[in-house]
Amino acid sequence: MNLLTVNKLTKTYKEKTIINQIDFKVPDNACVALIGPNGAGKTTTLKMLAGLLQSSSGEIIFHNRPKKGDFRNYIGYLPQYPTFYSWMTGYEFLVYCAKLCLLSPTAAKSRANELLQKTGIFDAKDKRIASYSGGMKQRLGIAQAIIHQPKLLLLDEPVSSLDPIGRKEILLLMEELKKEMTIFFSTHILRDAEEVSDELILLHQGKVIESGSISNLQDTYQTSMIKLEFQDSLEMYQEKVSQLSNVSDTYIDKNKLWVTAIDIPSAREEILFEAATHNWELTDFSIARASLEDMFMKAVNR
Ligand SMILES: Nc1ncnc2c1ncn2[C@@H]1O[C@H](COP(=O)(O)OP(=O)(O)OP(=O)(O)O)[C@@H](O)[C@H]1O
Repeated sequence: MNLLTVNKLTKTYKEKTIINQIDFKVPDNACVALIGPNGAGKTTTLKMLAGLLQSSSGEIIFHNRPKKGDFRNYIGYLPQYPTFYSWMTGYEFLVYCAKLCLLSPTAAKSRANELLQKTGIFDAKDKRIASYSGGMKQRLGIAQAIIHQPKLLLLDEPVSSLDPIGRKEILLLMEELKKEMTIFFSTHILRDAEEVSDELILLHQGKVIESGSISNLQDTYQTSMIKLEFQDSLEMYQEKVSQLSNVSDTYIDKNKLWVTAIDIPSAREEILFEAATHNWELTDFSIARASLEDMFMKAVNR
């Protein structure tokens, strides 16, 4: 079942269309990444999903129910640039957020402690937020976003501003959280999307240009490449390989011979047969997968 279905969602400011009739689905219990370069419209999309921004047209449907009325219980949201009362401690802030979500004082305190543990900042619970690192603030932001146990967690560029260690920690936290809720997050860093998400939605200039699981997208955009390494005489082998019937093109880069082919299995068979028959000094053979960057560029240029 789909937790979220978006149909022809559009946002226009005056004459300018920022989001142009986008359609996508977010399955229950999935982690979906909305990928796009700066200005693609990711924040605008997330704000419409969160109910913070009115769409110009189109519909957002939760569990087959059009998003009319109050859906705040359903959704947790971490903005791209979260702000906190930095004079509060992390614990005070979460108790305050829990009370805003109408938890009783006792329940609010216990939920705050639970989430400080879960997000790994319990040891700093009594320190002022002003003293927190970027990664700790992001954890606190995630804690406030899930304080009311939402079904859908919306995260706007949750790791983009963090250093590699902070980034890794938040991605690991997202791995944990996705066992309990659906996560929909935006990023312009393809590697982050690849690491944690099950599905991708590629957004470019306000339009969805591609969507699906990473493996399906890789199959669609697979650049057929075989990478060969030889003891030496790379140019000589290049000449031999380029004459094989299943090989479309070859080039040398970083002491490796790269081979493109329309039909990779046939090219592999042919190369390995030749190598075995003529005792080629082949030291490495591998098939290279298309990177997400390649995929995105191809989808943009289609
Ligand atoms: N209130 C507004 N009025 C007019 N244009 C706007 C408004 N808000 C956003 N835009 C424009 O909409 C486009 C998409 O902005 P948005 O912030 O959604 O992109 P984004 O993909 O989140 O980019 P970034 O990664 O830089 O945050 C941009 O060109 C932006 O200038």
